[in-house]
Formats: sequence, structure tokens, C-alpha cells
Amino acid sequence: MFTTVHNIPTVRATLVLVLLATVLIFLWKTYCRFIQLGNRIPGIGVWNLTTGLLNQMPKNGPHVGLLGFLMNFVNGYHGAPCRIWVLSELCVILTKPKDIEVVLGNVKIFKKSDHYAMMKRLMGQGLFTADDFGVWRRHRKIITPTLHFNILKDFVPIFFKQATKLANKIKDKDQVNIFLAVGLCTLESICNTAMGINIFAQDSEDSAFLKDFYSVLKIWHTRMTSPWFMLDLLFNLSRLKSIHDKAAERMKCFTNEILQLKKEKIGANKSELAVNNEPRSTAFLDLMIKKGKEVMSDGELKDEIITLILAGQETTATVNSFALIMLAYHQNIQQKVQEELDSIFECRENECPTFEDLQKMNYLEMVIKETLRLYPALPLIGRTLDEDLEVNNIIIPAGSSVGIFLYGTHRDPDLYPSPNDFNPDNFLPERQSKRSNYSFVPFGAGIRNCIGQKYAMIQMKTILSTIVRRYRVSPGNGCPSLDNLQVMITSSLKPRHPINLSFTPRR
Ligand code: HEM
Repeated sequence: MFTTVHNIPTVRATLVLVLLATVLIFLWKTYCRFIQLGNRIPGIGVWNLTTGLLNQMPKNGPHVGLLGFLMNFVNGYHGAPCRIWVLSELCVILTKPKDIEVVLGNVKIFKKSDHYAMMKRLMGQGLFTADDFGVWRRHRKIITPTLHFNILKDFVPIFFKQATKLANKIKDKDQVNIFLAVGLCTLESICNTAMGINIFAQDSEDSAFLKDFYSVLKIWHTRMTSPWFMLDLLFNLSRLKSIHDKAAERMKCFTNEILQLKKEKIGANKSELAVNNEPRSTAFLDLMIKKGKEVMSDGELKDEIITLILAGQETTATVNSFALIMLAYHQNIQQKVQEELDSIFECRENECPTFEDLQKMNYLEMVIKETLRLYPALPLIGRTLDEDLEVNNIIIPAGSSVGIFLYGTHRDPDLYPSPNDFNPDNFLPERQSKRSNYSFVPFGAGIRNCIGQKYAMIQMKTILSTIVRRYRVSPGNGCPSLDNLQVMITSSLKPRHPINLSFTPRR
């Protein structure tokens, strides 16, 4: 009897030890399997994040930094799936349409990869970075109708007003830093349409929201171009973190103020929901408050508005700017765009396009698509796998990240002849129909595809047509030939150096 009582703690300790050993053996076996499967995929390992990665990032050539590294890397494997071990993390890069389809066409692959963590600090559970399927699905259901064609139609005069402001600013300048000028125009457009307010970004660069917005983007840029800051640990110890977090907090407070103002107006039963005397009863925020009263909390609404602003501003600024650069360097293509616009508008000089006018801009649409092919605003998208996945006879183990390098896909010579040349004819209907849907994925694909693609196309057509109707665009100083154009990944795709363009009035 005495012996048995005395032995109980020993038996318990033994059981705990056995359990612990079993768990450890299980984890070890899983990890060994993860490493074995990872090593079966052709590729490289990066064991030294600072100099190891930096040495492999090209400083010269058309694609620099991480973008250049990825281009060289996938070309080395002729587009077949290839892996990079970054310390103990496994990332498999895909570029071929049939491989991309396996990932983006699979509704179960929902989670974004870790490289979205930086954006998640600001966007939280907003659609772009959400990792909770239930929250994402509920929000997507509420937001999708707010981007319906009938609502987007009403945005054309807003885009036109901002494009005209941009066109007027250009008039007085000899050289225009195109990314800066277009970025302010798309920021104002998205604040107008998402929140129903003006931040006067194009009138004065003093707006607090504008400064915080650019401060956040600059820090994202620094993180994407400095491998040591990609590590959360080092970033969190740096001064940049507090600058980032303070700017992000102020942006959230600003959004919250707008939200509360609008809610008060709805509470007071005022039909006019505008702030800043801007009549915008169709802004996304208004629609989400009205529709999602029961289902979206204030925190969720804030995340979604910040998400729409960040996801909608940078991307459209990038594509509009690259499209103008391409037109400047391809005068024959610009001529064709101008002829198309002249035939649509005839003598309606400087009038706002109607929605029907936009539908007739077929050649401009091909120019935009070709720009999206060569310069996709988001060149790399990623997912985390919860389960093993077979791609092209290779097993990618659960726990890995999959990077879809769509910049590489869009420049694959098997899909596009002379892939680095700017040729809108690539999007003639007969050529397009011969390619897989997954050979052109600037807006992603599958359940997490871009919710703003129709918005983007309408906004880009309005802005570009407004500028090209008024001006002949040509290369500015400092970038005499396209051979000097170097692009890189920051938060989105950007030229390495500022690009200036000149604008000569047509009439
Ligand atoms: C030329 C412009 C644009 C491009 C190239 C673009 C590209 C993309 C891509 C590639 C994705 C998928 C990301 C992934 O799979 O991880 C995406 C998602 C998203 N985009 Fe866009 N986008 C553009 C414009 C916009 C605009 C104007 C808005 C909002 C008004 C917007 C809002 C979003 C949102 C909310 C998501 C996340 C959707 C979800 O996960 O449910 N985008 N975009």
C-alpha cells in the first residue's frame, strides 16, 4: 500500500515524459519530412540574410534588387517550380500558368504568406490581409456590391475632376515627375470614392493624412529593399518601427473620425452623408455603414477603408504612370490612342467621358493591359500552405510558402513572343483567346482575386484619356532611352529612379 501511493508521482512523471517524447518524435519526424520534401525541389538556400541575400540582388540591368534576383532565379530553372530556403522557411516560386492554376484555382488555399505581415500591421483583418476565413467571407459579401458597375459609373466624374486637376498642373511645368504627380491624383480619387472626402492632395502637400500615407509607404519601401529590415526582430528594434506605428495610428484615427461623422449623419437621418461639403452618397464607406450596420464593427470598417485606400492608390498610380511612360516612348502607339479618342469625343473637347465613351476605348484598354503585363503593380503574390500540395509532380509540404511570380509569367517567351517589348497587339482578342487565363494575372485569380479590378479599369481609362486628349506625351530629361529604365519591387513595382515626362498641349 505504502509503495503504491509513493509511486503515483513517479508514474505521472513517466507518463508526462513519454508523452513529451512522443510529441517531440512526432515534431522531429514532421520537420525531417518537411526538409526532405523541400530538398527534393530544385533550388537554393539562403543562410545569411544580410550579405547572403544582398550579394545575389542585381544592382544593374533592367530589374534590380529582389525583382532582379527572382528573374534570374526562375530563368535558371526555365520556369519550373523552384525553392528557396530562407533559414528554416521554405518558399517555392511558380511562374507557369498550369502551376499557378493549381494554387490560385484551389479554393482551400486561402492564407496569405508571411510577406504580407508588414501590410497587416496597418490593414489588419481588411480583405487584402485577412487570415480568418469567416471574417473575410462576410466582408467580401458586403463589399462586392459596393463595387458594382452601377456605383462605379457615378465615380467617372470624380476621376475626371482629379484627372483634369492633374492636367492643369502639368500645363505649367517643363518636366513632370510622373509617379509623384499621378500618385497624388490617384490618392485624391480613392479618398473621394472610398470615404467621400477631399484631402486636397493635389492642391497642397500639407495634408497630414497624405504625409502619414507616404511615410508608411516609404518605410515599406525601405523594408523591401533592405534585407535586415525584412526581419521583424531587427525592424522592431529600429527607429523606423515607431515612425511607422505612429503614422499608421494617425491614419486610423483620421479614418475613425470620418466614420463617426458619417454615422452621426446617418443617425440624424440625413440623406446627405458627405463630409467637407463633397456630395458623395455612394462612397464605399457610406454603403458599408448602411449595408453592414449589423455585421461590421467600427474596427472592421476602419480596416476595410484603410485597405481599399492602400490597395487602390499605389496600384493604379503605378499602372497609370507606366502607361504614360510607355506612350511617351512609343509615339506610334500614342498616335493610335489619340486617334481613337478623337473619334470617340469628336468636338466634345475637355468634356467628362460618359460610361459609354469608356466602353468604346478598346485600343486604350489594350494599352493598359499590355502595361499591366510588363509592369504588374504587384509582381509577386504569396500563399501559405496548410496541407501538402502537388504541383507539376512535386510535393510542396504543408507549412511552406508559395510565391506566384507573375512578373516572370508575363515575360515568359513561351507565352509572349518578344516578351520584353511593349506591344498592345498581344491583347487582340484572337491572340488572347489562344492563351491560358493564368498567363495574364495582374489582378490575381481565384477566390482572393482583386475586388477592385473594374474600379481600376474605369479609373485608369478616365485618367489616361483625359491626359492624352490634351497633351502629346514625350520622354523628359534623364531617361533618354527605355534601356535605362530599371524597375524594382518596393511595396509595389516602381522605377529605381524618378522618371520625368514632358507634356506638349495638342491644341
Ligand atoms: C491596377 C490596379 C490594381 C492591381 C494591379 C491590383 C492587383 C491586385 C492583386 C494581384 C490582388 C491579389 C493579391 C493576392 O492574391 O495576394 C489584389 C487584391 C485586392 N485588391 Fe487589387 N489591384 C488593383 C486595384 C485595386 C483597387 C482600385 C482596389 C480597391 C478599390 C483594390 C482592392 C483590392 C483588395 C481589397 C484585394 C484583396 C481581395 C481579397 O483578398 O479578397 N485593388 N489586387
